[in-house]
Amino acid sequence: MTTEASTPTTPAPAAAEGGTLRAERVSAWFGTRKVLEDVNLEMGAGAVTALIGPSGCGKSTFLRTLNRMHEIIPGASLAGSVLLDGDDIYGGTLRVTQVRRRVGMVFQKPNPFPAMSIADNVAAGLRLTGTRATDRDGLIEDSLRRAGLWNEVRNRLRAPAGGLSGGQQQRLCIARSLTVRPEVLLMDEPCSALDPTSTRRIEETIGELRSQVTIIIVTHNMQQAQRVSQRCAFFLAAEDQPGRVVESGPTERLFGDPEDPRTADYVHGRFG
Ligand SMILES: Nc1ncnc2c1ncn2[C@@H]1O[C@H](COP(=O)(O)OP(=O)(O)OP(=O)(O)O)[C@@H](O)[C@H]1O
Repeated sequence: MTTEASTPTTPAPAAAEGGTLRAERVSAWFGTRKVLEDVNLEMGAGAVTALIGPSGCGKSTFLRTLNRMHEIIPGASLAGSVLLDGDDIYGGTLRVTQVRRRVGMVFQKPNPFPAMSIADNVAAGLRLTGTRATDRDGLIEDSLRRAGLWNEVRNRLRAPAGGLSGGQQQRLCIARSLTVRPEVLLMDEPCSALDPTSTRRIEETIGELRSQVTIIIVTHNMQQAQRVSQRCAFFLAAEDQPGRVVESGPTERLFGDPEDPRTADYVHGRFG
């Protein structure tokens, strides 16, 4: 007869809570101009994926295809599919509002409602996506804690958000996007308007959020890509050509032992 071993073992790490996005043959156009060609990329749960590459190669456009923001731009079109945990976000089974609730976005410039209170800014995340909350105050606190801002604002939740520093405003925007519990968070150069200290604080927040939400970040800062991401995709557009992914994989490999000489040149600052 066998008995179950009773020796305590190290608990397995909790499974990452985020969703997995997979882009399959994504191409994008503005009018007749093709700006992105045949992008295949898997962005897995529990990881931060950094999108890097020179200006104009299509990183932000690609990011916007991941939560159906690209189609908002007049004349913009798209081919290919984007699967969120296996469901095509363009396939008709998910409504646009569902996609944008499950795949949140934080922009380059912090964009809180400045005259609105800090608490109401966080709660605005619910209104923007039509989500109801039974414990509004609890949710506000939880979102601010997850964004690493609670301790700095707990005593002034009714004060206008416009009084916060730039870095705090950006963490407030992260809190706002977290209220609806997205599975994926898209970040388009979230630190480019911030000083180095605020930048570090956002990077810490990204590290803390990684196990809860899949993060995809566009950054021009190679040190930042190495600090915050586990996976990386290098985009490049040859002259008058659409942007493509030259190479993707673990960040350590892309920076330490890239397969393509163009990746090596870019990550070592030889162009771009
Ligand atoms: N709204 C738009 N209308 C027309 N063309 C656009 C629009 N937005 C971007 N483009 C063009 O699409 C191409 C890709 O732009 P995109 O902003 O995605 O690149 P990027 O790699 O994110 O650049 P950057 O690093 O400078 O932000 C560029 O040639 C750009 O000029």
